[in-house]
Amino acid sequence: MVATGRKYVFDFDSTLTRVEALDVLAELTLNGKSNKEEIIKEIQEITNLGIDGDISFTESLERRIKLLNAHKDDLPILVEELKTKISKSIEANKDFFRDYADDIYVISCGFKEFIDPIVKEYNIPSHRVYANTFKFDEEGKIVGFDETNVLAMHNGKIDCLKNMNLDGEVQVIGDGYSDYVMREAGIAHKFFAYTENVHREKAAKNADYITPNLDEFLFVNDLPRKISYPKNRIKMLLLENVHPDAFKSLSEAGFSVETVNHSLTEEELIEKIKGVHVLGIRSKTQVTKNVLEAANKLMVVGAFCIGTTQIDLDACKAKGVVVFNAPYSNTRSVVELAIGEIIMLMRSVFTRSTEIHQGQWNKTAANSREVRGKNLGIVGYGNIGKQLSVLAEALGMRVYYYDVNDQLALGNAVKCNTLEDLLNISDVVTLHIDDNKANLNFIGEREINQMKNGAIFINLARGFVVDIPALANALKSGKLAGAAIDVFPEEPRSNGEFETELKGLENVILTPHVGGSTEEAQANIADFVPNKIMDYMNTGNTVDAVNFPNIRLPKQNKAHRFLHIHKNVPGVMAKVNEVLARYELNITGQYLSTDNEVGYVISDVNKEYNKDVIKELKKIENTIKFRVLY
Ligand SMILES: NC(=O)c1ccc[n+]([C@@H]2O[C@H](COP(=O)([O-])OP(=O)(O)OC[C@H]3O[C@@H](n4cnc5c(N)ncnc54)[C@H](O)[C@@H]3O)[C@@H](O)[C@H]2O)c1
Ligand SMILES: O=C(O)[C@H](O)COP(=O)(O)O
Repeated sequence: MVATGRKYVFDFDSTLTRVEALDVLAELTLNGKSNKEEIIKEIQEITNLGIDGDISFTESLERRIKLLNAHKDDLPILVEELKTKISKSIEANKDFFRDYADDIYVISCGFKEFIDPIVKEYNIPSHRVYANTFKFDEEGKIVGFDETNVLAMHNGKIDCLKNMNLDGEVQVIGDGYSDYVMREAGIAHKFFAYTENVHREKAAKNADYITPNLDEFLFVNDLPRKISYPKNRIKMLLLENVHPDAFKSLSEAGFSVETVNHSLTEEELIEKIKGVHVLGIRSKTQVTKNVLEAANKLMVVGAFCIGTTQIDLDACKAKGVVVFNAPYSNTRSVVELAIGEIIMLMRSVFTRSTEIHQGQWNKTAANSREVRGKNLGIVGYGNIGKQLSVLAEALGMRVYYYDVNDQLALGNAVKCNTLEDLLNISDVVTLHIDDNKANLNFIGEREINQMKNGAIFINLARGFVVDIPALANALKSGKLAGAAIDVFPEEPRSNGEFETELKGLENVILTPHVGGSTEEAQANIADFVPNKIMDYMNTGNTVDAVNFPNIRLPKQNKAHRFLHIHKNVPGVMAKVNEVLARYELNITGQYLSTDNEVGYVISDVNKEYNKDVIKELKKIENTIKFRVLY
């Protein structure tokens, strides 16, 4: 047992549990009744009126009990149900309730009949639970409550706490205004508005502190806790209209997430990045050295797309910032668009369609060809190129590919040894090379001249890889019969006006970088990237990081985890272990992974430790970042 000289007074409903117990009881007793929903709604409204102090609590209780129509036999079922509805961070910090048991009380306007058995499992004995009690009739029906109990009266918590005569500083933790009144009356010293389950404005507005979970409460009181740094203190900034599922999963996991629906300029981002721990972007936002210099807290950049050249990966690494992307989540979407465009261009569909839009009927087979038996040249035979290869073959196309790296041919695809070979032979050339800056103007006048006369050209990769004036000339001269361009050398940061030399050219499909913009792809990305981010934040794992040594260590239950990122120079690891040994920490698991520039070591240690060890580990020469996880 640890003495702090403080007393902690917890509310029960919507604080220790995620729910209001009488609402749950109503669900049980009204099951099967035709007017169930209406009555539950009415009970909830009455509950809220009572909690916010808008009607007297006695009145709220009387009205709800009448509507409930409950029986003694419903209570054990209610208790079992409530046991599954303990607030997440309360459950995670059960040790706090064990270690500080003598200082913890419950004051609730709920009922001892269901509170006692729940909180007993959290080491709070019945004599430290102050709550109402039911009255039953001879058949066991709940017909009322003990009206003499102060907690059945309006603002009864004030008198209850007064009568308890507690020594030392009294801290009240609860979700409602009826908890705050103890502080207002001057009997409690601090009121923490507990918002993990419900945010009640009236309570929050008056609170000394708003605590979104128990981790935060334990953190501000410097009490032992399950996680060293509460998640709500970790700020995440998601730019560029990242799919809302990402916001949902990250905020439900307890992080503080802000979203912006467009990309930011370097100056704007420099301003906004301060204090941000996790930045989420798509292909537009440039994460430059200057941005990183201003990023005083940054730990992770999540690219909610495939490309990562918009991020200075080396500067991130030097700063210990881990970068994740979504390498496969939108692959299929790009491939489907490519297939669609190949067919549309081969049939001159956009030209015919435009004519009709302009009021002209022009039925003709000229410049309209099947794709079956035609040669498709795929440049860049990576994830997208390969999948396109399979689908195009299924349509009866003959597939040729060219890649700077050795790539296994799928199906009957034929490898070309040079780009020129591929360009010479293809009826359709489609680009799927990566966003490496070395690919600037990869397709220019020379390469276009190497293509067949009347060939079709598609770029769904990156805008800067194609010389646009050369492409425009080739389309105007008829060297190329058509093109589909989804990506441009300069793309606007948000939706609005846009100009390109390709505007108005016949049989040219222009799309605003939407190759990966399908609902499915965006939802997949919003699942994949947040999981990577959370895994790193919660366990230190860097599997699939694009710029960092990859480590995966299983989560330890009875251990503390230290994460140490350092410059990869000789001797750092020895120093880390020397410090751990000097402080007599027993290492239960350790994993080091390095690349040329950085070393990343995760150490699990299994006992309470002297906090000075952290200072020493941070002081080790060549340390880039250090973090304690739990
Ligand atoms: N339009 C969109 O919305 C959209 C969506 C997703 C991906 N993309 C872009 O598509 C491209 C391909 O994506 P991926 O997932 O297939 O990438 P990937 O890394 O799996 O494949 C790229 C392939 O290109 C090859 N390559 C690179 N430079 C080359 C060169 N100069 N000559 C020949 N081969 C070269 C690489 O060796 C690799 O095999 C990327 O640029 C990506 O950013 C665009
Ligand atoms: O790199 C990518 O995945 C694509 O270019 C798509 O980028 P976006 O998410 O910005 O549309």
